[in-house]
Amino acid sequence: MTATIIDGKARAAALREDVAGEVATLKRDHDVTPGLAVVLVGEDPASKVYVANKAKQTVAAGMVSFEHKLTEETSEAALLELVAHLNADPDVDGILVQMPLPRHIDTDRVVEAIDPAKDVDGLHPMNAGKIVLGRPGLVPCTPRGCVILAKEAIGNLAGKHAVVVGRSILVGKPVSLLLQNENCTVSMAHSRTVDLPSLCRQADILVAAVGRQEMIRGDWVKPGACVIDVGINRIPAPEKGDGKTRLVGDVAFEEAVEVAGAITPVPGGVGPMTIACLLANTVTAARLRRGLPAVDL
Ligand SMILES: Nc1nc2c(c(=O)[nH]1)N[C@@H](CN(C=O)c1ccc(C(=O)N[C@@H](CCC(=O)O)C(=O)O)cc1)CN2
Repeated sequence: MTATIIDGKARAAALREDVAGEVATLKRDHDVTPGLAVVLVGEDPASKVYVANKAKQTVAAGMVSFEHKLTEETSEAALLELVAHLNADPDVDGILVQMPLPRHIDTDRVVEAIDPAKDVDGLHPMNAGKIVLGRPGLVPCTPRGCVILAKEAIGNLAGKHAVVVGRSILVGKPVSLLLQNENCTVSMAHSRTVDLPSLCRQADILVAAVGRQEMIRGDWVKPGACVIDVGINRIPAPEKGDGKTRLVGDVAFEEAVEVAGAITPVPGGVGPMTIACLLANTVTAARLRRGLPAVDL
């Protein structure tokens, strides 16, 4: 069996188009142009690319982008001051602080300082709590992208056994909860899980979010399963030339594609959904802040 490749790039493009349509409606009917503020602290090369892409796609969708680039030495107090300023700015509907932050800054303190109504990353304890309770709210972008792609591949997720490998705040924990809210039976696996391969083999939906290149092997995959690979690992690619690199996921793609029913590639799978979902969350935040009902995006 060769799996269907789930095209995250195409799905993300379709979502960005829907977002642009909603932005146009907000402008026409309510004279509102949503604004997204993205804060980058430091010089991490991958973060710089992601932030630049966020700004570009925000503008392409018809929204306003506010970019704040701070030096690596920025103090936590200065960052908190900027967040307070963005919380108070009526033109800013969404605030995202790019992760990872430099080690001298307490990430939890920064996330908790963001106005939950503007927390388009969905990481504030208030928004995390809403996911736990199964209530609508702002949902973390990558986890939301995972669920959209799984639904795209297999339709209704109810009753499926989902195994999520990894328990990070950014992906593993929220995606487990979102899958529960879709009526999946969810197993959360992590570094202490006993016999991980046999647990993975029971998964109808296998979400790999461990951050370890190609850790999930083809013979860990149940035949016909839907595999969602969240990993983005940059590895040397001498075949492309000196010093060149390439991206691989947390799943050994060439092995898994022979066993799975559907699988996301890396690149071109979950990654592009992250920014598209961020744009969708910004529209949702802009509507809810003005007392308008959220639209289905
Ligand atoms: N505050 C946040 N920080 C980070 C998040 C997040 O959701 N909120 N996620 C990641 C980085 N990220 C967005 O911020 C992100 C990661 C990957 C992609 C993407 O499109 N990946 C492409 C490949 C890109 C490449 O060549 O490097 C793909 O997988 O096809 C977009 C956004 C950590 N920080």
